[in-house]
Amino acid sequence: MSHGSSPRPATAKKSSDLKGTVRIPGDKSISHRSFMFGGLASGETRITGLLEGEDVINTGKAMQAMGARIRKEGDTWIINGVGNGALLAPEAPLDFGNAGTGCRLTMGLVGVYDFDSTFIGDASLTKRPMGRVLDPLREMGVQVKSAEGDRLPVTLHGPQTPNPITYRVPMASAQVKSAVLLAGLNTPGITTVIEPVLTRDHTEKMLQGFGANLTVETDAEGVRTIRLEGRGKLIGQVIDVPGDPSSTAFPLVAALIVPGSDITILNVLMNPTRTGLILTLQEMGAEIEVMNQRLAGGEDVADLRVRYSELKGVSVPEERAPSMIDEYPVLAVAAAFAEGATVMNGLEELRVKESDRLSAVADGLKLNGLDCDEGEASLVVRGRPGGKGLGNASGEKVKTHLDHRIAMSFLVMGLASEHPVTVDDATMIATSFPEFMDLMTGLGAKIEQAESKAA
Ligand SMILES: O=C(O)C1=C[C@@H](OP(=O)(O)O)[C@@H](O)[C@H](O)C1
Ligand SMILES: C=C(OP(=O)(O)O)C(=O)O
Repeated sequence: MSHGSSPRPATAKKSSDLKGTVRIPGDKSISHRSFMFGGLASGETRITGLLEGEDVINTGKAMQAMGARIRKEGDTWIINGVGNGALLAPEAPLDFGNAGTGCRLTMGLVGVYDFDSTFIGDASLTKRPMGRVLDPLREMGVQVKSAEGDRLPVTLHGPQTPNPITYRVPMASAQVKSAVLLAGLNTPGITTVIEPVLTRDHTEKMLQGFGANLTVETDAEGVRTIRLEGRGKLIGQVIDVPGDPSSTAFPLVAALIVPGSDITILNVLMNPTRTGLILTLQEMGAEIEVMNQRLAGGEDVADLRVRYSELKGVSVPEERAPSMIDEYPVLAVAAAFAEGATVMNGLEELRVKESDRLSAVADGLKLNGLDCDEGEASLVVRGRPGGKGLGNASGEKVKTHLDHRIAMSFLVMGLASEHPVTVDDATMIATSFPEFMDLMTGLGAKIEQAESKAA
């Protein structure tokens, strides 16, 4: 895995028209859950289209360490699960690398078992707050040992009989919602999660697909009440993972800002809890044609035709943030090429991602000649249509802080900037989108990576 390897800078240069058709690799959120729920369910789960990024592979390894059998035949991952309630005690710490999703969801999944489980990760994950998941687990009766500030390493030990709780999620977080629901799977009675703000709903939909007794009620204000009956049977499923809309964002924004571009992106997940970026870009004037809308495995999927567009700045409604939370860094890049200012609010969650994304984006934009204002939970970007003066002729590198999305966003910026844009490390891209370099250069993007140094 790249966490231990040396950093590898990469440089993106002004490119001419991006052209071609690409298929985006599988959605990361659904891929993590496919390994987890397949590993837990009774019988066989077959997965195609799985994202084979480092984050997801670490989740697969964790499930193997707890008794799941996982193998790959041709393009299909085949999992034989342990059966709900029958995870084995992991003999060694579970290493989630760079992945908040893998780590936090698995804390819920296994933390309520009456044995020790220990969680570790890379330098980025070790800085991220785990209290948001540990607090509800404590209420369920789990004993927690953690580093200062509820950081990793964390060791959990569940009670003999966990308490079913009613938990109101205090921040917009699908990971927290999911961790509580997954803990509920091995808890007698009904576990209830109240979600005031809708976040991605993959856990709810997929658990229902695996046979869990889970209901969702939404009141007039949009507050959702999710009830899960614990200790029910889960049964293996056949899953075809649609393309990741968060990965789609990079070629999509690249095509919008590089003059003359016209690309088609196939098989993109269009679940409405994930499409905030597309809506926002359309409001900015982006020509994005949504084609062949269809249902696949219970999810909306479509192909996108994207053409170079003259963008204008907008104010992004704050309530849209959860449906595009991972896309703000690359939206800021689109905004860098728009006429006028783009105003983004409600960004507090960006500060606790793989890096503090709000300051990483603001610092990177300023380094590359753009005027922007970083607030406590807001960002204002004043664009420069045509990219005149953008980039960094002296080759000074954007600091990516072990964050894949910062690396990919600034490489996209370089494709339409007057001067090149260089990032200090592109290795983390492999956590979520290992195909990024080949896919982008295949469309005509000029991106070069430094050779990796022998270890
Ligand atoms: O549940 C998930 O799969 C995810 C939830 C989001 O995190 P939060 O729950 O911290 O917002 C998102 O940023 C992450 O990439 C994936
Ligand atoms: C925030 C992200 O992932 P995670 O929380 O799983 O590390 C991301 O992929 O942008």
